Amino acid sequence: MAVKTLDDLISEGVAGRRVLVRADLNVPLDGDRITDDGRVRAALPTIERLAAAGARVIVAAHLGRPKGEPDPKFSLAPVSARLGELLGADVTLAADVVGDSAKSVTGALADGQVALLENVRFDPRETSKVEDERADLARELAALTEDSAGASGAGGRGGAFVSDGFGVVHRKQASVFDIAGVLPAYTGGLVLAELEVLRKLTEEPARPYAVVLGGAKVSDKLGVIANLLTKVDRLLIGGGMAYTFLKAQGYEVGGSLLQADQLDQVSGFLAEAEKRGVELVLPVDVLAATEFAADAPYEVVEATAIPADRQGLDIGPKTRELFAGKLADAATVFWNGPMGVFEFEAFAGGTRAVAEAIAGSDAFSVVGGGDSAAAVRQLGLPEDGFSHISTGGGASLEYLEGKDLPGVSVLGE
Ligand SMILES: Nc1ncnc2c1ncn2[C@@H]1O[C@H](COP(=O)(O)OP(=O)(O)O)[C@@H](O)[C@H]1O
Ligand SMILES: O=C(OP(=O)(O)O)[C@H](O)COP(=O)(O)O
Repeated sequence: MAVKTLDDLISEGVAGRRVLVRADLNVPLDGDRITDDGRVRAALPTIERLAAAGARVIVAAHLGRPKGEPDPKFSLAPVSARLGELLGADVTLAADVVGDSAKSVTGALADGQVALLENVRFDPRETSKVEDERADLARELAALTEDSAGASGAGGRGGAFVSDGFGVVHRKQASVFDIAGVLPAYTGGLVLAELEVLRKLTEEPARPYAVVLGGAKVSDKLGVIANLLTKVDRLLIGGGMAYTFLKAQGYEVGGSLLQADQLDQVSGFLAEAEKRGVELVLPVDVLAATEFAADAPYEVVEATAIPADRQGLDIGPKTRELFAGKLADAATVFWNGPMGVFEFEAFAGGTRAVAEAIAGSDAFSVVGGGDSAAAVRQLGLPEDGFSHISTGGGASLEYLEGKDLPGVSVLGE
């Protein structure tokens, strides 16, 4: 199947058509304040091109992981406001995903206008494992693109779907995957650009090739390690990811993040790394805090001696040096996941040290992930220190692993 792109859609003509764009607008928030708008900015070019060509643009996106029902904490209201500011145009936020509000807001769009649906994950069908349930939601989303005469997408002048949410293409979800079976589907510019850069990491990467993993989505991302061990020379593990490794080695990790059900799997990774001669580098010291708080008292302790009443919130000074040394002469680096709770100044040092080491190396370097990219910008690090800053963490990792990305393969990419 030939892959159709946003360029093809624009050439077909979009004036007056309702086009559904799946974007990844999952930005970090402090209350209702966006702390990094990188993903909103990354979504702009596609939305702007469609609007300029006269499309009636309907944006679908998620925020966080609500439990399949409306939850004001996860409303896209701050994102809608920021999107409007950056576009220099009003962006109406529907109060629901496919309900009365979505129908009326999208029905009222004029050519060149943009509307945002409320968090798609407020509808439990978005993330359902039951295909029929997802397909139901996909059909209802597609119906929002029909014109008043009821024209469907199939005739070419009806609705269309543009997949541009790179950070979420690894999810088999209704607005990412199933929708492409219902509407004529096109690959957006962001997804194309991200894949092009990541392809370079899979085609004979220059060596030594180092991958740095951290962050908090531990169970999601542990899954990629088995495969990465067949591809990389060095695997550096920090952030919330490290404690499951330390525990698997038999050490106490106190109240640190822990994936207790994956200890056997992680022990297997340790053995496999040794067998393959991959350097698997773990923290040797951590900042152990009394609680998860910005002003929590903490002390530097050996990673093998975390007190039971403490939790590791950052890698320690010896680890920062160790990791920097492993990155200094790397020729290719991929980094996903902060080394600590960088949102709290006291625990941002490990993330800063790793970012500086990568930026200071001559490696072809890619940093991926909503929070990792946010950290690079928030810590005031020069963005040009990296070859590429990707909007997707899990999506990039699964691509590097060689895994099928449902939101990409469904487009024929
Ligand atoms: N030791 C730790 N304990 C708890 N949370 C951590 C720790 N280290 C990093 N984090 C958290 O991980 C989050 C980012 O994780 P993740 O979503 O996996 O990364 P990304 O969005 O870059 O893919 C950040 O909010 C950070 O505070
Ligand atoms: O933030 C995201 O992924 P990332 O943290 O791996 O970069 C995406 O928006 C996907 O979100 P999800 O991991 O809740 O499906």
